[in-house]
Amino acid sequence: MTPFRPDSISNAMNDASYRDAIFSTPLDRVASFSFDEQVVACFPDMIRRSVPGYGQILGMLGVIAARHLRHGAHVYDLGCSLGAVGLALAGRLSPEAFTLTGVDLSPAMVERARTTFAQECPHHAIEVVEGDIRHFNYRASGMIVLNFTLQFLAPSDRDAVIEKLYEALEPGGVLVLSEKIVAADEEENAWLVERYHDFKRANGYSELEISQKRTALENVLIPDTLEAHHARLARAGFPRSQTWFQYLNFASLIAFKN
Ligand SMILES: C[S@@+](CC[C@H](N)C(=O)[O-])C[C@H]1O[C@@H](n2cnc3c(N)ncnc32)[C@H](O)[C@@H]1O
Ligand SMILES: O=C(O)C(=O)C[C@]1(C(=O)O)C=C[C@@H](O)C=C1
Repeated sequence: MTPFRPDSISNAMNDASYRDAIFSTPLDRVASFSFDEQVVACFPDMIRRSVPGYGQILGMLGVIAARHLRHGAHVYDLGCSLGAVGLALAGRLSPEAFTLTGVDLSPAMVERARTTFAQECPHHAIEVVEGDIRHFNYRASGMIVLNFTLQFLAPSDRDAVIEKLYEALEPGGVLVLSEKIVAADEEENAWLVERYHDFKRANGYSELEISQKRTALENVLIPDTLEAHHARLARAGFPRSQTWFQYLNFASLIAFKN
């Protein structure tokens, strides 16, 4: 089995990735952020430098799957982008241990994810489907992962999606939800956002890049509080959920179905 090296999981993709310089020059009008060809080309670099703990979360997803997934069960990776979650699971679990469907709305992401899986883990039963997770027909599954995806849905669509996922999970199944979050307390939130911007500076982003990206994400990425996430999971039927990871204003939750 591969040694546990959380930060190296998406190396296969990073090798083929350009450095993110999308917001490095002044733009007359900052368009809303979208997962287009330009973002796809630099996505592994962008997400690693923009999401605190991204590599750690991916590494732990394999460990969580090894512990919670019934042998041979199905897994969904919703908003799979370039397939990092599938790669993380394939790095820890044998091809017999699970099947996986990645779903993403962006054709450019789907195309590259398919190529990556074919090259990196040809023996694992992993498919990538272009589709909208709000209207997808889910089959029974043992684990569902939303790694920084729910935050991009309109808040009014979020309850219905989580309810559908609760229904799709088998008894004993788990849902893992990673999200950018907002703190209800204004001062606490301000500190988290300021340190998050420091984190981006430390990762080589300029003031211009930070501010233009912030504008591009306005009304596109709408974060909830941790309390709102746990309340939504409870409303959908999950008897128990807990926050298992937090690094600044980024967190990951796990919800258990009895
Ligand atoms: C931040 S990225 C996810 C990163 C990825 N899960 C990972 O761990 O590397 C969000 C993804 O969600 C996808 N997405 C957004 N809305 C969607 C929807 N309604 N249905 C399917 N995919 C969606 C975007 O195309 C994008 O690829
Ligand atoms: O750059 C930011 O401010 C982010 O919120 C990071 C974030 C995310 O959380 O999904 C935003 C867009 C890209 O998908 C990559 C990372």
